[in-house]
Amino acid sequence: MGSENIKLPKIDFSHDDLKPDTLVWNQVKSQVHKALVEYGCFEASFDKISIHLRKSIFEFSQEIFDLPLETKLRNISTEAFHGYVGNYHPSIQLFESMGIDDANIFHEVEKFTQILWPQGNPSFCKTIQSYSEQLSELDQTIRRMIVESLGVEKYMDEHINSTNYILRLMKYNPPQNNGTETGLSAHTDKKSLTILYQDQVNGLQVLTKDGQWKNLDPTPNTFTVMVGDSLHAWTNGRMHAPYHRVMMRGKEIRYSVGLFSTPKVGYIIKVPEELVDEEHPLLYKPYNHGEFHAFSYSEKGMRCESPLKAYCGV
Ligand SMILES: O=C(O)CCC(=O)C(=O)O
Ligand SMILES: [Fe+2]
Repeated sequence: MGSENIKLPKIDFSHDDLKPDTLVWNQVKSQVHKALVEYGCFEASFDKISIHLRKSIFEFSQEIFDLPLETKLRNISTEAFHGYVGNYHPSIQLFESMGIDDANIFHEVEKFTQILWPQGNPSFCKTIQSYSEQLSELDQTIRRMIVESLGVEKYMDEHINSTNYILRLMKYNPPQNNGTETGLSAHTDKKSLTILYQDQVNGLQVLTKDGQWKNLDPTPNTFTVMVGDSLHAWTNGRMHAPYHRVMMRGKEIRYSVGLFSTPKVGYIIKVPEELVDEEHPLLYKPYNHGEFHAFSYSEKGMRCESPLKAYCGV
């Protein structure tokens, strides 16, 4: 399994004056556009999230995954990969994840906290909500830059107002033997934008446009930003949604956390007419995101190389 490393473009979002219509904004915007067309992902530095908050997230991840299985199973969701997903399942040997819906909204996180800790856990609640809210600012900055760079900023409000945030805490156990084992199999993310943060253990790989699996080795303290299917579809294919997977080796547990901006239930994804022309024929028919999500995790959807193309490709 001799995959090579890849160094993704590193983009700095930490300037105090990163505001629309400034020189620095336009420079960062063109870096974002270039990286997402070419790789569908990049490294982001975003210092607004304190080191303390970053550390707390992983401490709470440990605390959550150390809870008894029957407690973790109380977090149920009707949507695939949203509630608790556990390594008690033989097809997912190493992977465990806990999804928190509307993680940027305090009372929603309170409800979630109540499920796991009926006696309460205020510092958990605060940590999850602050992390999600602060990182959602980065998500919105990037999505604003994307619509601007495509000349369709008039859709910005609709674009932002039609999404929710989900935070997913993830844990990968090391393989039992000395080799390499799949932690999470190859997939594209189904939502709009994903912002990943990992502890110091690597494992994430991306498939480049020329078909090679590459190991990511993110610069410490940076976030990995990735385009999902719904943003790829909405941009009529201009933004690339890369396949990625997690391969585990070595002896250490890996923790990661993902903030996903996701279209709201029932939202119809429709390519803006400005993004369709002779050079860019329509790639995807309008579709209901929730129905596509359900399809992509159905038995039929799981067998498709590209569930998105199978579901609504023109
Ligand atoms: O753990 C990671 O770094 C990647 C997780 C992932 O791909 C996902 O949650 O969709
Ligand atoms: Fe993913």
